[in-house]
Amino acid sequence: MTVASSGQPIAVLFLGPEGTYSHQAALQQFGDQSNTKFVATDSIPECLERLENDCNIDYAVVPFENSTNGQVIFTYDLLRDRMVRQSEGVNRVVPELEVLDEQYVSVTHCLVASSALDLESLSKYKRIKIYSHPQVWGQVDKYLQNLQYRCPGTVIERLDTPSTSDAVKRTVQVESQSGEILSLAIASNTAAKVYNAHIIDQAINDKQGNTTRFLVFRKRCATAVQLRDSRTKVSLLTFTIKHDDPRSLVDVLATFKNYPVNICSMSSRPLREEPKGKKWQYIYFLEYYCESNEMEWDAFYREISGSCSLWCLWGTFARNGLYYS
Ligand SMILES: O=C(O)C(=O)C[C@]1(C(=O)O)C=C[C@@H](O)C=C1
Repeated sequence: MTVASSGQPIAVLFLGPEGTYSHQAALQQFGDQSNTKFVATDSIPECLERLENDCNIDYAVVPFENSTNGQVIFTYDLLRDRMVRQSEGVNRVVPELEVLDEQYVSVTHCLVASSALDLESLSKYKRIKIYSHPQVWGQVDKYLQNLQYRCPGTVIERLDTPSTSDAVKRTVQVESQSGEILSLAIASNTAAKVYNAHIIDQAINDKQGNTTRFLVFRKRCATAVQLRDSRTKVSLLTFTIKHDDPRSLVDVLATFKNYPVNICSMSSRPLREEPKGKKWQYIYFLEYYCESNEMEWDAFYREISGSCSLWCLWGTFARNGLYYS
C-alpha cells in the first residue's frame, strides 16, 4: 500500500467525472495500488489549485499534449501563470509543485447518444448538438466535416464541456430529445458505459494511434522523486528571455549545444503579463534529456540562469516506455 507522508492513503486528483481520459491516466499511474482515493475535479485548473492548497491531496494527473492536436493549452497556461506569479525578484523560480512522472493514454473517441440510434438516421434531424471537451475538436475535425457532408440539411453545432465524460452526462440528462434536435457527445467507450449511453460510431478520431500525454504532479518536497526504471530521464523547463536583447533566445539555446543534452520538444505560449507587459512576448517550454554520466548540471544551470530572464525547472522524470509505442 502506498501511503502519503501523513500516513493516510494517497489521494489523487483528476479531471472528472469518472470515465474521462484523465481518469484512465490516473488509474494507469496509481490503479495497481490499493487504498488510493481518486478524487474528481470540475476543471484542469482545479486539479493544480487543490493540490497546492489542500493538505489531504497528494497528486494530480493532468493532460499536457495530444499527438494529433498538440498542446493542452489549459495546462501550459497554468504552468506559465505559476512561474510568473512566483517570480518576485528572482531569476530562478522554484515552483510549489513538481512533475514526477508522465503517462500516455490511447485516445479512441466514440460518437455517443442517449439511446440506440442508427448513424444513417442522423440526417433527418434539423439540428445536432455535439458536446465534448475543447481539446477533442482538433482530433475529430475531418470526421465532423464528413458527418456534415452526409447530413447536408442539418445544422451541426460543437459545444464545449469541461470534460468528455461530462459531455456524455449532459447528453443523457439533456432536455428530452425533440424530434428535430438531437444531442450527442464525443467521449471514450468507458464514459459511455459509466452513463449507460449508446455508442453510435467508434474510433472516430482522424488519426489512428491518437494518444494524450499526461503529467503527474505532487507538492514539491525534500524527498527525492522515485523514478520508474528508464534509461532516459526527461526534464521540463520553462523560461522567458531578455526581450530587448536580439540574441537572447539564441543564447539560451546555445547553452544546450555546449552540454551533452538533447532537446526533445520546444513550444511557446503568449506571456500575457497584462496590463504591464508588452504583446508578442513568450514563455518557452523545453524538454530535454541527458544520457551522459559526465554532465555538469551545476555549470549548465548557472549558464541557463545567466541567459534567461526567468526560468523554472518543473521536474526530472523517467521516460515512460509507452512514449515509444
Ligand atoms: O475530457 C477528458 O476526458 C480529459 O481527460 C481531457 C482531455 C484533454 O484535455 O486533452 C484528455 C484527453 C483527450 O485529448 C481529450 C480531453
